Amino acid sequence: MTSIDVRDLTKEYGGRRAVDGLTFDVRPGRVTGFLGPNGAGKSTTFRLVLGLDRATAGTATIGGTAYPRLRDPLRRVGALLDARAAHGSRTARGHLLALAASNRIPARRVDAALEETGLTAVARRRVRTYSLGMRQRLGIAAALLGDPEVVLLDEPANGLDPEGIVWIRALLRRLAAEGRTVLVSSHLMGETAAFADHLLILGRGRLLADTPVREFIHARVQPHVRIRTTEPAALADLLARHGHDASRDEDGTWTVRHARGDDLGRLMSEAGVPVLELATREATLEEAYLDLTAAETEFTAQPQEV
Ligand SMILES: Nc1ncnc2c1ncn2[C@@H]1O[C@H](COP(=O)(O)OP(=O)(O)OP(=O)(O)O)[C@@H](O)[C@H]1O
Repeated sequence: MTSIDVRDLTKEYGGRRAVDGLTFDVRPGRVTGFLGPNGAGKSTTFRLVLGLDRATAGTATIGGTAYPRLRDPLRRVGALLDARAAHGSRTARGHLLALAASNRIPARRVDAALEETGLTAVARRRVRTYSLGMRQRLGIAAALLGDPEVVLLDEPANGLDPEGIVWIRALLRRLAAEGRTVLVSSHLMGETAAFADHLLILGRGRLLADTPVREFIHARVQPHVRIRTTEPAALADLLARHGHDASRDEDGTWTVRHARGDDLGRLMSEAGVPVLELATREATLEEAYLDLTAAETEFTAQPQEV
């Protein structure tokens, strides 16, 4: 199976580092989410991996080979960088047929890719009549055309409607389950948490995190338990006696950190404190990401001048 291996990758534009000494592997069989604020270097990294730009230093290889040296690259690596890439006067089918012909991909793959992306019914319409979401689907169809082992998608959910978002989530999960290597950039935290197993997080060109999603969330934000009761004084006393880290919100709800809902429920029941509500709230990727961005100077430092 094919992984993407990035070693000490650096790209400077006019003395300014867009990508700064990146080292990471993107492994097969899972979806890796690629996160970072605007200008962090995600698109530049994609372009370097795809040989569309030359690195100032370092290497990026796919299955051990630099992209420009791959034989039949579209059959090894599928990429969506810019959904506007298709020519407006072509039909979706024409666009994919031309791509297939110039990359020794059998024409039957065109119908499979159209079907996969839900474009079969509009495949003979000119691309200029397409909405952003339809263009995005066409870009994904082009990426999947060669049935590649490695898939790189830059903001694939861009412009998709809610049904499209559900579709792309399932598609990414399936591509990974088939053993492919899937790298996906996104600004949507909720979405990334729904499809990614692993995360790479960039800040100002540097790698800030290379971690499984669940570990990242749990290491940064504690789940907590929310409680409402008719006997706040008895609850406060009970929590204090058992050494719980608890605080009372303005609306009278208690938040207990570093605790399990099961344990608190049992404790309240044994002490006879009435429960109106007791809910465990898992931390979200967005909370963990904001915790990281608050802690890292890469997010808060002023941009360097050229
Ligand atoms: N061709 C270029 N010439 C000069 N500077 C560039 C070029 N391409 C990118 N940059 C700069 O490199 C930095 C990284 O940009 P990049 O587009 O890779 O970030 P990104 O993480 O993809 O951002 P976004 O989330 O906004 O897409 C930015 O400061 C950008 O201005």
